[in-house]
Amino acid sequence: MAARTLRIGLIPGDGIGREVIPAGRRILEALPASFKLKFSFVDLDAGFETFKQTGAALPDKTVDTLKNECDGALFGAVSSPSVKTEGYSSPIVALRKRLALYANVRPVRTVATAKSPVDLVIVRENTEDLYVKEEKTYDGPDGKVAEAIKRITEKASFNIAQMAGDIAVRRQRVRDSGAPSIHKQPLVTVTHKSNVLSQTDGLFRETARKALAQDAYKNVKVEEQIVDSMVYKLFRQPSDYDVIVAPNLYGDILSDGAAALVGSLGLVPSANVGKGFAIGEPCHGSAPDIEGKGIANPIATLRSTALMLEFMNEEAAAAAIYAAVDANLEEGKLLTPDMGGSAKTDEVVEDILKRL
Ligand SMILES: NC(=O)C1=CN([C@@H]2O[C@H](COP(=O)(O)OP(=O)(O)OC[C@H]3O[C@@H](n4cnc5c(N)ncnc54)[C@H](O)[C@@H]3O)[C@@H](O)[C@H]2O)C=CC1
Ligand SMILES: O=C(O)CCCC(=O)C(=O)O
Repeated sequence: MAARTLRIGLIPGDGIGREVIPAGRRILEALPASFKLKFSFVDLDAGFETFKQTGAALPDKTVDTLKNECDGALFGAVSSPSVKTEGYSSPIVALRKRLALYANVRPVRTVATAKSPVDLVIVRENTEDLYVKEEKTYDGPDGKVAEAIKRITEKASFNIAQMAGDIAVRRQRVRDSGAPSIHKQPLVTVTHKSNVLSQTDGLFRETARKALAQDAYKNVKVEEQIVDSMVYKLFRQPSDYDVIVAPNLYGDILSDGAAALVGSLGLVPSANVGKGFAIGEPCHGSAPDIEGKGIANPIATLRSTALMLEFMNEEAAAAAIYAAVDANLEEGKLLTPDMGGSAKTDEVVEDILKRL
């Protein structure tokens, strides 16, 4: 069989994004020949630095190259301006919309040998909710008033719930094939706040229920959890959760919170997924507090690279990356400071590459 050639867009962005995205490239280049994958790369700009230099945080060239030339991409992180800056708007939020990457998939898990194992996936709607960013400020009788639109559509809610159902089914298939797991049965927990937001979150809840009632998910248990008590329960008993589906903002907040359960934000990957295209992106931001020190944890990016490969149907190559990362974590000798170690980013990458 001839090798499959994949062209990958690399968008490091700002801060530690520039320190961790090279790790994603290196692990793809280091994949053994037996996977029959070849990669070519194109460097692309986005972020606050790009905005300062060009006046655009997300240049059209970046979007066009991704659309016309790439099979997938890796995005690092971007910094946002500390004061309101005319014309600046988050490039990653814009990219998700412009490429119709409707799902943000965030697996959060410990290694199998952990004392308090966690193995869950947060499936977050990625294009709407408060992230439509339709805000306005005006003068009211008591001073300024600021308002934002929270838009929930039936279509996006249906699609994201289907993605959650599909992931639950896929995870069960892996378990059925003998993979060790803390879960016995596929479960999707629909998270919302429809007790207060009866129309917006109410529509999300109702539509997600409808989507998950389809025959394809007949073996998937579906539960609901209001988002505030979800946080409580998630922190009390994280091993109870398998797949969590949520509107955009709740999904974002839950996934950073869940990262605390597994030791570091520097471990948690994500993929922005659309029809036939995925961008791997670590869940963390540009971490200005550690920028330039060479100590950013590269594991979230390495796992995001694997996740991108999974959505390109290259599951065996993805599994090899996950296994190499897990071996590093299980041995626990070469860890970055966020994990209690003193290793540099590059030392962790080297160690993981050796284990591939
Ligand atoms: N997708 C994106 O591009 C995102 C961008 N941001 C932006 O990032 C900037 C900083 O935001 P913060 O709220 O500080 O969140 P952050 O995620 O950058 O950092 C939070 C904390 O986690 C630590 N951390 C994050 N990633 C790490 C890694 N790989 N290794 C070791 N430690 C790590 C940081 O040092 C910091 O203490 C802001 O300008 C924000 O707008 C924030 C979240 C997502
Ligand atoms: O800072 C930015 O530009 C966007 C941060 C977005 C974010 O946290 C997420 O939605 O994953």
